Amino acid sequence: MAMAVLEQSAAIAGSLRWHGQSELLMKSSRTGEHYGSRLPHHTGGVSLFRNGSKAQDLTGLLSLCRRSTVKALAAPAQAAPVSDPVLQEALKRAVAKKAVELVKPGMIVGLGTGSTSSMAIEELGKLISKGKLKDVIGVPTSYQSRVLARQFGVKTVDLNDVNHIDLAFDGADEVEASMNLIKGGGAAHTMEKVVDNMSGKCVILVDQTKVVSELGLSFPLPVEVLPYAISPVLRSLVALGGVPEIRSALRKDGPVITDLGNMVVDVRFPEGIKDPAALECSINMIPGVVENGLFIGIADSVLVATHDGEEITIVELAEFVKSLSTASQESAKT
Ligand SMILES: O=C(CO)[C@H](O)[C@H](O)COP(=O)(O)O
Repeated sequence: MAMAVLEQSAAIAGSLRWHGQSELLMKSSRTGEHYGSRLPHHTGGVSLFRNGSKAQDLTGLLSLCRRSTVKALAAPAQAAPVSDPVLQEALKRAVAKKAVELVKPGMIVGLGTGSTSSMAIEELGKLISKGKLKDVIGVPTSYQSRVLARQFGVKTVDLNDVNHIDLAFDGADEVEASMNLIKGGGAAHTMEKVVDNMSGKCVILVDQTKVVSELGLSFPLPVEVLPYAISPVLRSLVALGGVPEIRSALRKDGPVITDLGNMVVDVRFPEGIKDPAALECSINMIPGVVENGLFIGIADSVLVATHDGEEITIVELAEFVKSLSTASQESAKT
């Protein structure tokens, strides 16, 4: 156990550097400089792990927290990446247009965050301004979606002013075959999870690059953390087998601060996330964690924008996964 912990500590060297046993540094994405705070010796990372007891506690939690969840489907073959940003934008636009077809007059609609959701908010605004949709009210999941809704003429209310949400549309960073997701690339996953979870129907909008065979192999898991508790939370994330990195702002020195005033830690799981439901629960049990970006059993539908050359089509995830496995079987035969 001690060896494993030391290896983990070594693995986080770089973006999150442990100096000896007690110094925690962050790296600025803008300047590449390291900065941060010295942890008192008694709270240094190693003391938490030295006898492995904390790690064992957390492992125990994993089994306690296991809940009934969507069973993992057979892993699909991976979709080809879309390297052309213009094509990727066209895919996002196409799936956004498709999503707003689901909105009916009088609906209360959850407005996700991110570039795909932004396009959907814009498309929703177009339908409203053309008079094709009446009495639609949006519930934003971030400052971004609130501002865009106002800009495109979608009326909004606060979450606490509604007792239900009919439909929510949202993007995702990774989607696997059983519709479990990683979200939080835009640091809005806490509010998104509340809104998506309470909606009668949660529709996730992705382009084909987001569909993966296993969560966490390429996209780190975002975790929103109370700034007060950042050091103990980092140590607990390491104990869970993660490689955490505090997210730095791009056009501001220092960490990203979420719309709720917290920090975001991106956690890599080098072997992937084998049991997303258990991990979601274990991470949320760490005191100081506000919410993590694993969305388990929340999506009711995932619309995938895919392309064959210039032609773009929107299909349900199950159909897309099936087409991937058929394609991979055929290429295996040849
Ligand atoms: O979870 C999110 C924001 O917190 C986004 O939905 C996710 O990052 C996908 O974004 P995009 O549509 O820009 O690819």
